[in-house]
Amino acid sequence: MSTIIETHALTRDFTVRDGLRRKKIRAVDEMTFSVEAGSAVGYIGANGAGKSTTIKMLTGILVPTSGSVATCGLRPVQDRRLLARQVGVVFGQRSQLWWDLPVRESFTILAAIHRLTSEGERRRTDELVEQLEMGDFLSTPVRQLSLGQRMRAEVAAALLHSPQLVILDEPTIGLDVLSKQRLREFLVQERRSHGTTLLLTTHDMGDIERLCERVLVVDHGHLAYDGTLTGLSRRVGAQRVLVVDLAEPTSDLVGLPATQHLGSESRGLQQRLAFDAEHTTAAAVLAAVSERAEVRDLSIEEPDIEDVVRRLYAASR
Ligand SMILES: Nc1ncnc2c1ncn2[C@@H]1O[C@H](COP(=O)(O)OP(=O)(O)OP(=O)(O)O)[C@@H](O)[C@H]1O
Repeated sequence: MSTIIETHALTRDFTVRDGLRRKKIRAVDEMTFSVEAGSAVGYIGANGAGKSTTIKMLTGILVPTSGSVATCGLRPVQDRRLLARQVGVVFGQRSQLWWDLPVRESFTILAAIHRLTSEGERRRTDELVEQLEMGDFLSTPVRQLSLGQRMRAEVAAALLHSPQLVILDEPTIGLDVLSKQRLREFLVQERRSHGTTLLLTTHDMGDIERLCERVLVVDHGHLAYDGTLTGLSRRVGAQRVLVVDLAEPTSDLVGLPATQHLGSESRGLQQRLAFDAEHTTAAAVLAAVSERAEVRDLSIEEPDIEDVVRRLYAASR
């Protein structure tokens, strides 16, 4: 497999005012990592950890203070134009569409910028419109779209030229459950059919679970973890929670193997049980619950990213 992103001791400092004096902040600190072409990597960390600064250096928006970065085999700052043909970037908080124009016209302008042939433009637009279900709002000006519709249009705009690398900064922020699900399914499909590499920052564990086989955690500009999501949860001892709705009021389900009773509601009709994925499974906990009470319904809460990252930071200090 070839490498699509490669950084070596990548560093970026900012100078900020501190009262009357100026002081230096090291936003990214000697970061070394590589990403294989075709893989899907989640880039996570607390607010201010250095994620956006890294992404800006990968895409040539910011010049590194020191160290090196190669994206798609190119130098992002010097080769920014060439790189723009290979990379698609989606910033959840910022738009690259023309606000007053219908969605379709934004696509036409972008296709011209990327010099797609009219046949190429038609084929790709049709594919994206179908997969992202955009048919209903192609003629609507961007400013009139709902957030979910706009994000789908943003993703289509960033992927119109079929980039080999797609970098997404908080792509599902603020979206409802259905829109998130749709967007994730599209990205999985895009990767499967075109071998696209995905790098995304997110605060949503669902994005990582659904999309990424590898997670990089950044802490104060340093790489604090590089591995699978399961490995990360295991490392910090993050627990999953089984929530059961029972047929009858039941006393607290304490003492089940490898399980901790977190609480009960409605006279014990609903109970929450935390369990450690390394020592037991949801199925085993459910079987143990079923021996004591009749289960009507259940759901599983995954640990959230903020919690996992906090635990990882705490463990490394
Ligand atoms: N243009 C800038 N000038 C000065 N300081 C900056 C600038 N951009 C980022 N920083 C600082 O660099 C550090 C890393 O910021 P960065 O935006 O990369 O973090 P982040 O992990 O993306 O955070 P978030 O999740 O909040 O977006 C922070 O301390 C931030 O205040």
